[in-house]
Amino acid sequence: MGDAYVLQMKNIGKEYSGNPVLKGIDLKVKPGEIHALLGENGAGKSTLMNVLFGMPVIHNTGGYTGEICLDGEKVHISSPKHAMDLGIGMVHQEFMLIPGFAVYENLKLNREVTKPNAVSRVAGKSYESLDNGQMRADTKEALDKVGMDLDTDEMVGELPVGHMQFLEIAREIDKKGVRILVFDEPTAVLNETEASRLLESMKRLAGMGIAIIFITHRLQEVIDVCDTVTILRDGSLVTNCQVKDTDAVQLAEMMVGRNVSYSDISGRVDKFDDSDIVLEFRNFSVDMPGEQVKNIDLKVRRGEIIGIGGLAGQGKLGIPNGAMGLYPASGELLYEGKALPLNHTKKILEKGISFLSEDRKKIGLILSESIEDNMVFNAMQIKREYLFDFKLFSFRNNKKIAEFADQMIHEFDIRCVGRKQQVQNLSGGNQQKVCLAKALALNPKVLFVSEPTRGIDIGAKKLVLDKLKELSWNQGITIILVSSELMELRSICDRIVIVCGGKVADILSPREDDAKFGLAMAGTKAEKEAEKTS
Ligand SMILES: Nc1ncnc2c1ncn2[C@@H]1O[C@H](COP(=O)(O)OP(=O)(O)OP(=O)(O)O)[C@@H](O)[C@H]1O
Repeated sequence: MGDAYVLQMKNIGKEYSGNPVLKGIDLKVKPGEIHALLGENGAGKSTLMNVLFGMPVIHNTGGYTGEICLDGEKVHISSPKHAMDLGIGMVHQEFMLIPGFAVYENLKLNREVTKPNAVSRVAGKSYESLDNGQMRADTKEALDKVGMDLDTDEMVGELPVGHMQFLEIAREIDKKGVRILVFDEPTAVLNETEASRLLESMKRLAGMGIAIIFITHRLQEVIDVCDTVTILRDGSLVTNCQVKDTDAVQLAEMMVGRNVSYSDISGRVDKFDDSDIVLEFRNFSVDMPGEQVKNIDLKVRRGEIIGIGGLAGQGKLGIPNGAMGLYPASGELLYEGKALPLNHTKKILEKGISFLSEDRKKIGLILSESIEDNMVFNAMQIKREYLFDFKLFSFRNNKKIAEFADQMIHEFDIRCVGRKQQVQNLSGGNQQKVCLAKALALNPKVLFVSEPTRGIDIGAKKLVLDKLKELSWNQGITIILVSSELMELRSICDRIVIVCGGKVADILSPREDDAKFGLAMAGTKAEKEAEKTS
């Protein structure tokens, strides 16, 4: 790495309606460097990257102050297209892929390669045919660069979530001349194996001279792969430093300005048994693309926190999505011993079973509505709560709505200007907290929670996990927690189900050693036991 910076952002300031969200931020990156951008939810990371990417949300709200230089030359980036032309790429936190298109079609979307034909020779270039062969070849080359072996003709909707991230990266790499690549929490949706593969791929890209800005909440990743780091707190710069001069604990403390630690393993020993079953899956299958569930039998004990873990694409996400009727399910699901109607979300919600989805944008929130409306909307529709409900008409109980929203904002430390703020103007992590409040507004007896801490910082993560624990331990709510992070499952669950190949591979205590979890995730438990007994 030489001394010259490919990117210098100097003294960047940004206000939204008079509210300063970036205050004099500096950030510098050299070619081939991996630079971490850290900060709690709402610290200003995405806003800083929106400035760099020339996003309309910046220009439509009064622009920014300060200066951006690329290879020493001052630039004013006016649009994402301009940013791309300057060689700046962005790998998004939420996937921007079209499920019904093949891998190569997604990779080349809006940048299709064409070839002349008889009509175009007369009528002009816009009548040329698609050069599918070339597009497939380019796709293969870009996938090779990120170290991913995928069938270029496979439909994107069929891919496991983990693979989609690589496709997003390959799409950026395929745009020739990329100098700077921003990764916005790429590992948040990946399991550990996939995440380490992605980090390898990032290193490979840095080795090709691309400067990488890496937004993550996983501090160990910063220690493992980053050269330098910028930390933001409440829109201000805390530090720019070399990663080798610090460690994960120091980074965490600089981010949140206080001591933080994960909860310990804390499942309740021998508190629950099969004598009181609240929910039972019998021969239950779910047809969720990339997350198939195949004929599982599982009993959920009243009041417990049961974890569901396993590698991406093995079916753990299929379980809550099938139970809630969001993907076609078959078999039986019993609640309090009685069969629930399958594939009927409203009826399931009415029974007091609620769901925090892993897909907060699609299923979780109405982005153009306020925080308070998002929180109580389902409860009003399904349970007729937060309403003055008379026989012939009903109207909103604004006082009750405000009380609930304010209480949730306080309990979850949702960083916002107030309960009337539109959800689309909240940072990702704060949106996640609104989703959880929405699930709680239904006053559930059973709560499915899927990837609840995806995309939220370590301070907020502890808060969310502690809240789930409190709901179960103090209020007796049964919780089914699906997560890709084993540590997270171990920190609050009483039992952990490991799913592999759509089936229950094992049910383990959170105190079991790592090796047992590893074997179950790899689906080798049965084979190992057979070996032992032979
Ligand atoms: N369009 C907008 N209008 C008003 N305020 C906004 C808008 N976008 C972001 N904000 C506010 O700016 C602040 C910084 O948000 P930003 O999304 O940059 O945080 P972040 O560090 O990326 O958080 P996260 O880790 O949760 O993604 C937050 O307080 C947020 O509410």
